[in-house]
Amino acid sequence: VGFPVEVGHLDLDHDDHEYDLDRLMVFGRGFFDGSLSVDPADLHRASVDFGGGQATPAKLMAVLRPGSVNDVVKLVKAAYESRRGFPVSARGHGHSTNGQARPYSSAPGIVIEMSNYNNKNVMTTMMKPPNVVIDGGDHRGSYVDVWGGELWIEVLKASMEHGLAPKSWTDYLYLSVGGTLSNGGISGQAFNHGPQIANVHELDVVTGKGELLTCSEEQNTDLFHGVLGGLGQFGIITRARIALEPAPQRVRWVRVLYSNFHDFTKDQEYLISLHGKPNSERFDYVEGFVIVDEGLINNWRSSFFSSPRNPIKFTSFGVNNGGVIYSLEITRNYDESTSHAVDQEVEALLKKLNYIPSSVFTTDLPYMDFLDRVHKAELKLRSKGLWEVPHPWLNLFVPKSRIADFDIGVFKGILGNKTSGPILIYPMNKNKWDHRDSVVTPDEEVFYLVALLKSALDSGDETQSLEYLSNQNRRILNFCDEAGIKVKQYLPHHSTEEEWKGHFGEINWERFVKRKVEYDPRRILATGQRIFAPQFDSRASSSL
Ligand SMILES: Cc1cc2nc3c(=O)[nH]c(=O)nc-3n(C[C@H](O)[C@H](O)[C@H](O)COP(=O)(O)OP(=O)(O)OC[C@H]3O[C@@H](n4cnc5c(N)ncnc54)[C@H](O)[C@@H]3O)c2cc1C
Repeated sequence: VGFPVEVGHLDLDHDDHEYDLDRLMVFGRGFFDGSLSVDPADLHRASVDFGGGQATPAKLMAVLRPGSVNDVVKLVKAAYESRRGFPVSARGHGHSTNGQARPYSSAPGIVIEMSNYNNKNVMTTMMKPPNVVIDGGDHRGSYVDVWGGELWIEVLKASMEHGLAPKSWTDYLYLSVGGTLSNGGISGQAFNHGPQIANVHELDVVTGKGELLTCSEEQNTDLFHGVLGGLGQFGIITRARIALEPAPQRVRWVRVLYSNFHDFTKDQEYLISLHGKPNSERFDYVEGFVIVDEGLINNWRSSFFSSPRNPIKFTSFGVNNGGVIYSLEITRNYDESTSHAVDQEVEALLKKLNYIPSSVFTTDLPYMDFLDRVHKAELKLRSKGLWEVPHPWLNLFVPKSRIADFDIGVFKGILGNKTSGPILIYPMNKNKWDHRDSVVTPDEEVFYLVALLKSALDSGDETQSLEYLSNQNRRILNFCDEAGIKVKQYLPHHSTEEEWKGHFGEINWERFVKRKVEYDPRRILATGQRIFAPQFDSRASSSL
């Protein structure tokens, strides 16, 4: 075949894919430490995601399972330097819901499968386990160095062996570090510790030019902040250094209910205003759920009420059928040395809240079990065939000043007493988000995450169908638009340049484009986000 020895000379001719593939395969076999697969089963797996809504298969040439950081460098460099170019998408655990981790281009692309979770036997040297460093010697304390495709559950397990744990979480741990850091990574700890992207000391990143750069607050600072929340646009994260704290042993988990939205949000806002106080004077985690549908009071996103034999009824809290209730979920972490004081401290904080008095539910469990709570629900749903269904999710950041309008218009309006999955709602403090990062949040000091975590079912009930639920999402976005509620999508999904510009706002968009030109000038990375068409694409946009 006469394949080139220099990676940069690998050139693909998209008019003759077979030839391209041959060259890649030969090239790959001799060149990559890992493996390059064209097995249809691998291509299929790499082109679908948790959203499950993609109608057409992705145009894929191959899937690379890297055996080393160098493999990532070599492939991106090949794509960058080849005459025609081809798109490359890092795929973490494929838990996006709109095809973000697969290439979107007129030219066939390659997916780099960063997580080895499903392929432990295939992976080789790159998969160094998370390396925990206890008290790194500078002001940053303990940290863990992890491969970008590592799942958070593995990061937790490795850290816990040393009595340590990351500070900021997502509710679900079977997500990759690179995947959540490309978005933000939020859960009930974000009000206090900020999102996961605020708890990273350093990254190794392979840019769209195939350069491997270390970046942090001290070096390559613009790249560091660009990649955090950067939707995979500026580079592939191959290593992240994540801050650790001493791991608590146990969690006191409390849930209280509200029928009044104002009381509910007032209490949530009060609780997040306690950020930075000593542990004894605040909760460690603050989240909430909206329950518009009685059946969902035992929702899968929170394994809290696990007894189906003892269902909890709306009516027992004075809420009539058709009403909406709100559930505040809070936790206190503790260990042996602080256990004696937990009851009293939790009681003192609860006294300041205005929930329905008879609605206090308390449970107590090990820290690991609390953090891994959604996985239990996943296993249950899987056993009923309800996990691998389409998920038309909508995640919004809603400014605090308009959350009551959102309640009236959406929870009590558009949803019409019927939902098809849990609805999360919790506030966060903007000052815990670094404005230099790429992620965008509303222009208010406090904003809410509202997550409508829908599952579409083929049950014959039209209101559960993918089409109906996707349409409902559009109605919600239109409602916000018409009501002037300036929401930002979290895990954003937009299809046109105009929409993306609107998402970022003028100044942030300019910065985002500038970073793209600098770090991925041929626009080969993460094309599935549909922000920039690759340079070689017939749809190529003119924004760069
Ligand atoms: C059940 C479930 C629960 C969730 N809970 C939460 C939650 O509580 N909080 C929260 O914040 N989010 C949550 N999410 C959303 C989740 O954080 C994002 O979808 C995240 O992107 C998923 O990670 P992943 O590894 O599957 O990423 P993928 O879907 O594989 O990739 C996402 C994007 O990141 C890019 N990417 C992947 N790896 C890298 C890398 N190493 N370097 C650069 N770019 C990369 C991809 O190209 C793609 O554009 C949840 C999702 C699911 C399905």
